[in-house]
Amino acid sequence: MLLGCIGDDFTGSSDLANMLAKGGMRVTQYNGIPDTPAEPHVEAGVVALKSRTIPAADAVDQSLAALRWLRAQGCRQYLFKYCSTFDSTPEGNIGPVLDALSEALDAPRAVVCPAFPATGRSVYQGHLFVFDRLLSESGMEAHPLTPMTDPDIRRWLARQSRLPVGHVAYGDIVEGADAIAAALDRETAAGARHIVTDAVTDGDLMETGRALRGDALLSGGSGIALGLPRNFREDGLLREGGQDWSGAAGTVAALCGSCSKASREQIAVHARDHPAMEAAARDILSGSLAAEDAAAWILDHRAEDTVPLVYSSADPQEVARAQEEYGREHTAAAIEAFFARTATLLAGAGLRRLIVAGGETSGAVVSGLAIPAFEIGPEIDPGVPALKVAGGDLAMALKSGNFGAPDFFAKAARILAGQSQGGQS
Ligand SMILES: Nc1ncnc2c1ncn2[C@@H]1O[C@H](COP(=O)(O)OP(=O)(O)OP(=O)(O)O)[C@@H](O)[C@H]1O
Ligand SMILES: O=C(O)[C@@H](O)C(=O)CO
Repeated sequence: MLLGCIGDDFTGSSDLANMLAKGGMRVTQYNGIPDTPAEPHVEAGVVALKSRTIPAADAVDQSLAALRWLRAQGCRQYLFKYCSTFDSTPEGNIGPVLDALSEALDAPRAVVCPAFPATGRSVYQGHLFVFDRLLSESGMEAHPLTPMTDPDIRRWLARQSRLPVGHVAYGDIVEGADAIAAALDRETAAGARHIVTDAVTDGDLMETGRALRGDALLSGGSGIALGLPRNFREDGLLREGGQDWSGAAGTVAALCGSCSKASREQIAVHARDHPAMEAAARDILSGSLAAEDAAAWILDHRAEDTVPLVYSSADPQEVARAQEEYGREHTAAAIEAFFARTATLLAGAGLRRLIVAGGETSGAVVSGLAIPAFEIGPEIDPGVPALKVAGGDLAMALKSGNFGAPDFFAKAARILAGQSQGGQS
């Protein structure tokens, strides 16, 4: 294994796996830390954790354990993947995990770059934008678990980290790899250990990737991985040829626990042509709607060209009301458990394709299904690949809240079946 990655959630890990697979690396996503060695063909291994919103000390322990396994696979470089919207609380996990990984690897520095231009995330003068809005005005300020109220990544990270934070601004980035390398060295010499790097375009990320060739530890959204396959290829380390992947036809379902803007639009678009059932938070929490009901409803609505969708997704006011009444963590845990159990029941009933929206929701579903690893298939939309359970016959898509085109659910169903984008579901 050449590149060892640690992802702080399952959808984000599949986003990174997608980026590396598109770059020509043979990638496997491990859901949790494997207890056996990686298969010899794996060039990039992504260990997916569900650590984004857990207490920082636990996130550090899990990330260090993932690092130990990756080091045992002989990796040359390590990447910590978090969200392209830097999802974390001020006392959150990115800083402590980055501190711990830097110290464990004795890394003189780690870049911090959440930019992912294909999905509108750019970093300019240390500030994170989602398309033309600052992060804190993008809708992320109302996220149910990690409200992002400060767009200055340097300031947000400094609140979480024990180590000094530096910055390489766009003026250096735009000059290309040599200038970026020089600026990183300058910041490192000035004592910075975590260095936020600006990036607006894929070209910026390719150049940054080139400048990071010799760095032991990198961190960011999946965009920071854009230039890495080329480094390994130029060093003659990749076995070219891509990975084998085949889709799965048969029963399909979509589950959405994401309250993000994009998911809400996708639900509305999907409901025009497909059966869609709302699983309201109050019904789940009061016990009046059980996973058994949702699974039965999906199975009742099986039909050709149909992708039944069960969703819990509400606007920020409704989310706030549910959290006030039942508590933030209890609400999230109950809804996630509901989707995990629904997926388990469906899998028992012969489900072949499963589309899940929402990072936390996906983590709960994948854990509930006890899926050890995924093979990576074609891209559905930027940041979302088709996945196949390693050694199994279930095809899945794990969609981050704000990713995907408006017709994502139907499109994903087609691609998971191995069809081209224009075919029927
Ligand atoms: N109606 C609701 N009220 C309160 N919380 C809800 C409601 N519906 C869903 N949730 C919870 O909100 C959280 C949404 O997080 P999740 O990570 O699944 O989606 P997301 O934040 O849109 O995705 P991502 O993390 O990929 O950006 C989950 O814990 C889910 O259980
Ligand atoms: O980076 C992103 O935006 C995604 O891969 C993700 O992590 C959202 O959960």
